[in-house]
Amino acid sequence: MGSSIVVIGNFDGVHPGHRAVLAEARRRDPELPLVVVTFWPHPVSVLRPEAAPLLLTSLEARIEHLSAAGADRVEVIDFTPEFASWTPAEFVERVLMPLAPKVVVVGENFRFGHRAVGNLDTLRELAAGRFEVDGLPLVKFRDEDTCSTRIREALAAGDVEHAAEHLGRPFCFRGVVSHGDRRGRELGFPTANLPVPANLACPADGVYAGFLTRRDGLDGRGEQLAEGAPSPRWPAAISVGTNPTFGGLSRRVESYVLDRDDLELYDAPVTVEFVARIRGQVKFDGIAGLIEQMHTDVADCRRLLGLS
Ligand SMILES: Cc1cc2nc3c(=O)[nH]c(=O)nc-3n(C[C@H](O)[C@H](O)[C@H](O)COP(=O)(O)O)c2cc1C
Ligand SMILES: Nc1ncnc2c1ncn2[C@@H]1O[C@H](COP(=O)(O)OP(=O)(O)O)[C@@H](O)[C@H]1O
Repeated sequence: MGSSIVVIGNFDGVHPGHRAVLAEARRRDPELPLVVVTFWPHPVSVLRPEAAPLLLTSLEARIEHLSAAGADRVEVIDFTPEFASWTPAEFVERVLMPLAPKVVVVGENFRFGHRAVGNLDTLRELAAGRFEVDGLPLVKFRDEDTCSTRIREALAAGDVEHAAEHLGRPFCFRGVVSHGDRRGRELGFPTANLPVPANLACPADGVYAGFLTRRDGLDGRGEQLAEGAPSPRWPAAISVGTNPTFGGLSRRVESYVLDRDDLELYDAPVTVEFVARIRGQVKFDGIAGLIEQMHTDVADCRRLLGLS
């Protein structure tokens, strides 16, 4: 009985461990729709704001990654203090039963309900005769139980290569291109600027090699792409920081697309992919030093991306 397979979790980053849970759930029944129940905002940011983790992706990106990992549907629970006060029984009746699950798949350390009093045994008791419960052993990655924390640590250290190993793909930062100080063009390196929201993880301040992808179906000049054409993805030198040379205050991700000065990217939704770290941020005495360094960065970037 039952008409869905349900998995529950935060799934921040949708890393290989998370993807393994979805794959296992899919194996339990290849025919039934696979429904992912996830929480937004992150429960810790509601219950203990001072300990809130910097999130590896936005909700939109989480849903896309979950779909790519096999989810047929993603149910986003609005994690409010009121929701957090529900008992384990209320959680089962109000969240799970409406999904008519045949099997609910969770990690063996799953906790739920008010003050996290419910565990796998509680879920099995509440499920009795109605649905099955699968508690999966935590997927290990290089002997570590979970890697969301490791990924955050690697990003905070600027080690985007290590973050990519744990994520199973390069770390990506999404945003909408905003207006900056219009200085980039004068320096010879126009940059597409993305503000860094306070709740999102981002690599440490520094300069990186990577790629910029435009995601709105338009090309670099704002023209509609041909039907079925892939989104444009350009090699880029990326600066993360506050532009200390100019005494900037707001932290931004700025991407200079190599060898282009014709792009029109304002207000475009883009994804910045971090492939390799080049160096830390430097406060230069004048713009001549910065420009000279940017030329070196671009050469390093080409080498790191295998373009020279
Ligand atoms: C490859 C690259 C390296 C950069 N390195 C530094 C740096 O070391 N120090 C700094 O203050 N700004 C650095 N920047 C940021 C520039 O200061 C910034 O892009 C420029 O001021 C343009 O800002 P705007 O986009 O607001 O016009 C770098 C930018 C790029 C693209
Ligand atoms: N090679 C390029 N890389 C990134 N943006 C470019 C490039 N060429 C042109 N642009 C455009 O120029 C803008 C950045 O120019 P810039 O002088 O740095 O202005 P701002 O300070 O407003 O970011 C980008 O938002 C984009 O629309």
